[in-house]
Amino acid sequence: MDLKSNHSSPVLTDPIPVTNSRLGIHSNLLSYPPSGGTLPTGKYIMIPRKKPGKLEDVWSNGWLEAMRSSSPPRKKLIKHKDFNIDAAADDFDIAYCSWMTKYPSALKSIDQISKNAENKIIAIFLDYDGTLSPIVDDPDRAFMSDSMRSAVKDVAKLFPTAIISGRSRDKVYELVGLTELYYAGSHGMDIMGPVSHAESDGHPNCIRSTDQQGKEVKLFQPAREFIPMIDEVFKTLVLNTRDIKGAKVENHKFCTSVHYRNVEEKNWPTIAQRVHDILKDYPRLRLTHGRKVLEIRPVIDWNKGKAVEFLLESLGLSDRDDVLAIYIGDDKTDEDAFKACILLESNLGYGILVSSVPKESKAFLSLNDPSEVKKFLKALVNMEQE
Ligand SMILES: O=P(O)(O)OC[C@H]1O[C@H](O[C@H]2O[C@H](CO)[C@@H](O)[C@H](O)[C@H]2O)[C@H](O)[C@@H](O)[C@@H]1O
Repeated sequence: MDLKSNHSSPVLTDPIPVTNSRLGIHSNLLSYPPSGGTLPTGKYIMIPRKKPGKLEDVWSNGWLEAMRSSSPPRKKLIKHKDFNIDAAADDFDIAYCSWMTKYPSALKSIDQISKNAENKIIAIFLDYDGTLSPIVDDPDRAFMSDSMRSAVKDVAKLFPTAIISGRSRDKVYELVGLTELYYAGSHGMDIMGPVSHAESDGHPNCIRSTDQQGKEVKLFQPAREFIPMIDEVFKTLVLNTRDIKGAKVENHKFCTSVHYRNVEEKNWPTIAQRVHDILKDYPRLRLTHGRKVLEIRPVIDWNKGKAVEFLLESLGLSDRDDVLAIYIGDDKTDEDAFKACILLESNLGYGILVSSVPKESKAFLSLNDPSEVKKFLKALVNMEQE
């Protein structure tokens, strides 16, 4: 991993990323014209509301379609002896059963995992929303249960464990409240990891810091320079969506989210168009879709997969054939991490998708919901103790 030799930010220079290191640190900034979206050095600048674009914009670029298909409602499943479902009651259940043949239950694969884990170091990576906490209408009330917290704590005592979330690192730490593990916020753009002598330690975006307990840690923030820009966009988004009932904007420091879960579907085109119009002024920012949320983040070659690689390196676990990594997540942004698990040197990575509806994924196994995640974490602890 060549982070030292390149002292600029990992900003994408091409639509198709051309990386010069395993972690994809890039040397050049985007060559977009500085018309808006430049990094402000002074105080917050108000972006004047431009003439709104046409609604066709959000239709033609597929935003609305992606919004409609994101986070479909859960269906209650009936138990079956092979698939956790009793009988295929309708087309949905049949589709789910057949999907589970492609993504078998991680709970039922524990013996296989245990076999593969013999004499290996297991590293655990967990997403937060929809994985450790159930999806709820109010993002501020997405609490994890005490029993889940204790399952995560037990896992972290036995295996190096990290939570990699789209939320800000502080927020996810506040929600989880465990000191036994590592945290990465803003989709991996804000990592607090162990102090090591990894190559990444020499990178200017990697600094020594202390955690809440005063322990020395490493802080890696590859999108540092975007903080003022994200703050500016966040404020503009709040202003420009305040008349849309149910819309909620969150500032995660290195990225920002616009929630439409509580917005009436007839107003989705409006919210999409407002976000679209603002983004037009920021060529160095891009949009990704999450579960009923539009996420705006810097155009840098960094994601949850890179965060997995970074943490493995910091833990001294990269490029080794005795490491088995497990990543559990429920969202599109977790796909990069599933890919990173597939690419491990050891060939021993398990991506586990949490989903109660059939979804195409790079994951290898599946779990139905956070309650199954908790069972799986407990099964890992039992496996290790046995
Ligand atoms: O990477 P994650 O930890 O899964 O974070 C992704 C987003 O999670 C949160 O939103 C999602 O969960 C909310 C609470 O259940 C739900 O109301 C929302 O519809 C979901 O999209 C968080 O609020 C976002 O900022 C994160 O980007």
